[in-house]
Amino acid sequence: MNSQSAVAELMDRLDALSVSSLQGVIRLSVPYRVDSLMGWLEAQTVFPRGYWKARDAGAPEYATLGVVSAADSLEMLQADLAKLATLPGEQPDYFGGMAFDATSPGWAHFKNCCFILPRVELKRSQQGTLLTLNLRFDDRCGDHEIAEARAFLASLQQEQPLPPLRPHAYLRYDAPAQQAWSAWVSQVTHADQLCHTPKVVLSRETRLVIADDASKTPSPWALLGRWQAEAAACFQLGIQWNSETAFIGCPPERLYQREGTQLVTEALAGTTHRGADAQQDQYLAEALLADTKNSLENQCVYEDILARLEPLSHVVQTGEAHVLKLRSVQHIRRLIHAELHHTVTDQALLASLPPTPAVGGVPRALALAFIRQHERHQRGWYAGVFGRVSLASTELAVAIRCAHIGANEIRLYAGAGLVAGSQPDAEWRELDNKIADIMSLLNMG
Ligand SMILES: C=C(O[C@@H]1C=C(C(=O)O)C=C[C@H]1O)C(=O)O
Ligand SMILES: [Mg+2]
Repeated sequence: MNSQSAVAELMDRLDALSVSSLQGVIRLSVPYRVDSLMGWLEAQTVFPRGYWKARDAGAPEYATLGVVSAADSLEMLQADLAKLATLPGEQPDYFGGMAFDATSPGWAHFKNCCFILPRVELKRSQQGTLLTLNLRFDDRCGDHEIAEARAFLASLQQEQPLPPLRPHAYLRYDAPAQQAWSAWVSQVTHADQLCHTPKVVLSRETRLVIADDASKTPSPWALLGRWQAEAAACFQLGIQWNSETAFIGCPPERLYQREGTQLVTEALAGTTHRGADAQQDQYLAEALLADTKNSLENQCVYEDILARLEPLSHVVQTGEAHVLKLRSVQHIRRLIHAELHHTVTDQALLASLPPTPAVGGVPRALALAFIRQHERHQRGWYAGVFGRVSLASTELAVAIRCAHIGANEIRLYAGAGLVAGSQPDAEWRELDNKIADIMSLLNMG
């Protein structure tokens, strides 16, 4: 169905609702024809706009628009999911994320925790594409809800071609600079520090300030469209709060996937670059798996996740360490599969698992204290959590390999896990590899 007839049909279906008998969440869906979800998001006039695609082959793509209700704490999110489960009507998906460190000020326009039940959801899966209008009647006047939904539908725009990404002149600033970084690595790897804090993940912020005539950042949806084409095996995410503030990225790392009580998670840490040919690539992969420093980085994550899952589940299966190959880097990964105790909620999982030592460190409190004391930039939603949450199933990524987009600058982040054996220059190169990959994808290489 094209855009106009889809909206017309949804309007008819809204008119046919009998308000007095409605309870809970009602979802009205119609088939929809769309070429690019990014092009559709680009064309809209309202905020927030969101995008989410999990990393499995064939995972559905979601574009979301507007807000029916929003939870700005895990308690609120879980309470709302539980409340909706007691009502007739459907159990909706919430989309959103959490900052790395709820105790730090974070980024303007980004709450520390924000999960949104969107007004409109465009979902493309193997079964086709559906445009869904979400309505809820448990906490508001039914007539008002319908009027609001009607006005929202009337504002929907047809998809547009994405603006071309042209090269920009920009100024680059890295914080910390290499000298300060080296001092940090020396400090973290000092025996007096390692004896109580065996791993700290420190990060660098790279600011790209647009310096040409337009001095305006490109469209986040054009950037994400370009980026995702090269990151098929990664999660793909975006949230745009207003015309000047967005967060996009393609993280390779899963925080967890939950289907009922079945939980799948992983330890992803330890990094090398890609080889120039297949033989060198294989050599680098084998050297990565055999390397003590990189194995230790991964081990810290693996053990911490297992320890945190211990009171919440029984672990059914753990996989061998193997190599995950990405466009410019390779990582060590270990998969973990657990069966959750029946009472365990996403709230409990999200209160315990993040920030994992893939982005924080061990022990958590000491590592976070080190990060707060030394890093001068705000991590905001970088290294936080992003994804989709519902009562039945949840999928969340660790928000690394991401960009924070402002009016005239793009901020990129890269972290490196520092453990015994970390060398300042090698860890600096690891940051450079991660950032160079993103910059080339953003047409700013
Ligand atoms: C923190 C990041 O990545 C993490 C650090 C890694 C490492 O140091 O080897 C590898 C993957 C992630 O666990 C990042 O990319 O920003
Ligand atoms: Mg590393």
